[in-house]
Amino acid sequence: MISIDSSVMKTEALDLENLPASETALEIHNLNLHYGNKQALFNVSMKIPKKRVTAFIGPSGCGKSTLLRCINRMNDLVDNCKISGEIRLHGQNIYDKAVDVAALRRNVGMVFQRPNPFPKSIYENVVYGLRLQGLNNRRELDEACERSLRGAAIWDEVKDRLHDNAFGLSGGQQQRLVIARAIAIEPEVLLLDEPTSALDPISTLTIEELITELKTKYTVVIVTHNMQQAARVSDQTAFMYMGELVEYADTNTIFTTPTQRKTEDYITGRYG
Ligand SMILES: Nc1ncnc2c1ncn2[C@@H]1O[C@H](COP(=O)(O)OP(=O)(O)OP(=O)(O)O)[C@@H](O)[C@H]1O
Repeated sequence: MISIDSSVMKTEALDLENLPASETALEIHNLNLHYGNKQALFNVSMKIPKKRVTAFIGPSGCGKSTLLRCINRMNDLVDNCKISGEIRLHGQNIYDKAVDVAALRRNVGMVFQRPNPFPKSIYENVVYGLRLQGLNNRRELDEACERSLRGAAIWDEVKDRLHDNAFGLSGGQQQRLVIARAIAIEPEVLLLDEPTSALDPISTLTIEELITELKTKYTVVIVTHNMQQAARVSDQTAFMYMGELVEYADTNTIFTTPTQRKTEDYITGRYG
């Protein structure tokens, strides 16, 4: 079994099946996804609570990233991808025809496995989304830049070099910069797709500490290969296997007393 650091398990377990609407950030309902003829998600239903960290775990190819990408409709960009079912954000199905996908993606930010700063200064990276929204007031941009960099725990490291190119930062710093860019436009939900898999252990720890900070303001959903990481940072964990959601519960339960044999086999390292 994965050991759980009790100091990290701060939040009490929720009744995820009966989560009240006021505590629910996202409700996924009977979600099915096909890439061409291949079905990658089977009838996934779950409620993701507000301002907590939810981890998706499971062996390679089980559909973790696919499920994550459904939450801000990134899969719309994939040819031949067909989706049925619903994902409700504030009770509205994000797959409704009336939904403005660009607005959805502003509200549901995403950070990828490899840091992807733009070839611009640190400052311009952070304020990029705000400029796109038409904000040009220097003082407001300066404030948003500082607030976002502080929120991503990188302000002290970069405050004296804001106008240097972002490519001069280390990988771990770049990833925190990308998180600052994501939070600058004040999303409600942050999707993190294996955000530390390209980073060294120290940078990984820094990002994990940051994730714990981020949940005070945002609903965080993280895909990770690393079970220790899921155990350390998440409040609830969803175990997926071959496109199905096998078990979803608070992290402590998943890692200590899972109810499903497949979950137990995975977390005890029998496969994956
Ligand atoms: N763009 C795509 N076109 C076709 N098939 C895809 C595409 N993206 C993913 N798949 C397939 O869908 C299934 C789920 O993939 P997905 O990337 O969601 O899994 P994962 O659990 O995130 O895997 P990993 O941990 O290896 O990243 C896999 O069989 C994969 O090959």
